Formats: sequence, structure tokens, C-alpha cells
Amino acid sequence: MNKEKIVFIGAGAMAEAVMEGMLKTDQWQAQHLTIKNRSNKERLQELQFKYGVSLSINIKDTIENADIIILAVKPKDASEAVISLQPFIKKEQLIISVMAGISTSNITDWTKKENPVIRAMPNTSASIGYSATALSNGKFATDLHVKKAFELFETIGTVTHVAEDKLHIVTGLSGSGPAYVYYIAEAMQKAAEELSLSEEEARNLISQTLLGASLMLKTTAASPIELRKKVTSPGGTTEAGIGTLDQYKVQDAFLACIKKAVKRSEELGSM
Ligand SMILES: NC(=O)C1=CN([C@@H]2O[C@H](COP(=O)(O)OP(=O)(O)OC[C@H]3O[C@@H](n4cnc5c(N)ncnc54)[C@H](O)[C@@H]3O)[C@@H](O)[C@H]2O)C=CC1
Ligand SMILES: O=C(O)[C@@H]1CCC=N1
Repeated sequence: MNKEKIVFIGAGAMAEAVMEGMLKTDQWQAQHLTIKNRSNKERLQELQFKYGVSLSINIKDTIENADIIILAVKPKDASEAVISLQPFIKKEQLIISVMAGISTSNITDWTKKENPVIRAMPNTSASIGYSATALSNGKFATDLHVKKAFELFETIGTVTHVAEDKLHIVTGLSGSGPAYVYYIAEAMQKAAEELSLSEEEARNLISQTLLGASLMLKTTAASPIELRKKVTSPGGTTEAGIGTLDQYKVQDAFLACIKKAVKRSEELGSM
């Protein structure tokens, strides 16, 4: 059981996904988690009701008492949020940022202290313990801080350490990644319903197909191409279907999509 006091700055979708995933394990307790939003009392009360976490009444006390500060505001709100906390932050406090694009040195520039900063990029599957998180350490973070961040994010999925300059790629790939998969699911669902399967029949078949394919990737050594070839009988249905995807250049579209998302992460960091 972890006893560190954690405060989430920003109580949006990502903070909730991380919090929900943490509280589904027996390693964290709601009494150790506090949330702070810029406004929106209803949202804070909703999260308090759902998870039993505390609300920050006095930001000075909340920050001074925290062991770990998790920054989960939008990149555009990052500087204002950190600068407002700056007077209360102690230099030994671990700061974990899940914000797209924002560098660890941006954060210590705003705290004006040599805080250990870990920049992490989880995804929303954190809420059920299946995030693919990558993280890197800022220059004041030691191996112990990295270990602490690994322990935290390992409770909500897998964790990979990467060099900080690779985090833009991670953001465009696996940070945004669940949305690409939902986009495919959405297209499959539309097709199935247009072809007259019921919504429920389609959803069951699609979700299990995605889960099975994902587990094949995860649990076998076969590459995606090898796995695809096993499904594709010469002259069969898959070949006909994939041929159509190729006509529409869907793989090129994915390359362009991920490159655009990576570029956007870079832009968010330099705004
Ligand atoms: N949604 C996702 O799938 C992922 C999001 N992220 C990152 O997480 C961060 C948050 O994203 P979301 O949760 O999707 O956004 P969101 O818009 O749902 O939540 C952000 C929250 O921050 C609050 N906020 C803004 N300024 C504040 C301040 N000064 N002090 C305290 N709270 C403040 C807002 O009221 C809002 O509730 C972003 O930086 C994003 O790049 C990272 C990985 C995945
Ligand atoms: O769309 C975004 O900017 C955030 C970062 C990764 C996923 N969602």
C-alpha cells in the first residue's frame, strides 16, 4: 500500500482515467488523493462522489502537504497553472506531468526550483489498468524518482522509459492511439449496421475481434504482417477486403495521421 499524498492539478478526462485505474488496485487509497480544478465545482463533486477522493480547499496547504504533484491540465493552461502553484512548491517534491508537448525544463522554469520532474504519456485505458505509458525524466529526477513513477504507472498498465525527445512520437502514437482504434471500431460498427447486424451483435463481434487481435500481437512473437497473412486466404474474403483498403491507401493515411499528431505535440510544446 502506497502512502504518498498525491494531488492532481486538473480534474479532466486524463486525471480521472489515472485516478480510476489507481483506485481499482489495492495499492492506492482515495484518502491519499486530492484533486484541484480551475473552477467547475460540479465536476469536482462528481469525482469526489464517484471515487471518495478529497477536494483541495486551500491550495497552499494542498501543495505543501503533497508528496507527488500530477499536472493534468491542457498544455495551453500549463504555465498559468504551474506559476500559480510556484510559491508553495518545495524543491524536493516530485512533479509528474502527463501534459502533451510540455517539456520537463518548461516545468522547472516555471517552478523556479530544481524539482524532480517526470514527464509521462499514459492513455485513457489507464482507467481499466491497460495504459501503455512511456515516461522520461527531467534533469533533476534521480533513479529513485524514476522508480517511483514506474511504480505509480505500473499500477495502471505497462511503462516504458524513453528519451524525452521521443515523447512527442509516443504522444502521437499511443497517447492518441486509443482514439485511432475507436475510429476503426466506429467504422466497423457503421458498416455492420448498414449491412443489417444489430448494434449489439456488431459491438460484441467487433470488441472481441479487436481484443483477440490485440492479444495475438501481445502474446505471440509474430509480426503484424505475419498475423495478417494467416487470416488472408488466397482468393478469399480478407484479400478482397484488404485490397479495397489498399485502394484507399489506408496505411498511408495512418502514416500521415501519426506524423500530424506528433507535429501537433511539438507545436503544443512551443506555444
Ligand atoms: N485525454 C487523453 O487521452 C490524454 C490527455 N493527456 C494530457 O492530459 C492533459 C489533460 O487532458 P484532458 O484530461 O483530456 O483535458 P480536460 O480538458 O478534460 O481536463 C483538463 C482540466 O484542467 C482544468 N484546469 C485548467 N486550468 C487549470 C488550473 N490552472 N488549475 C487547475 N485545473 C485547471 C480544467 O478545468 C479541466 O478540468 C492534457 O495536457 C493532455 O495533453 C495525456 C494523455 C492522454
Ligand atoms: O489529444 C490530445 O492532445 C491528448 C494528448 C494525447 C491524447 N490526448
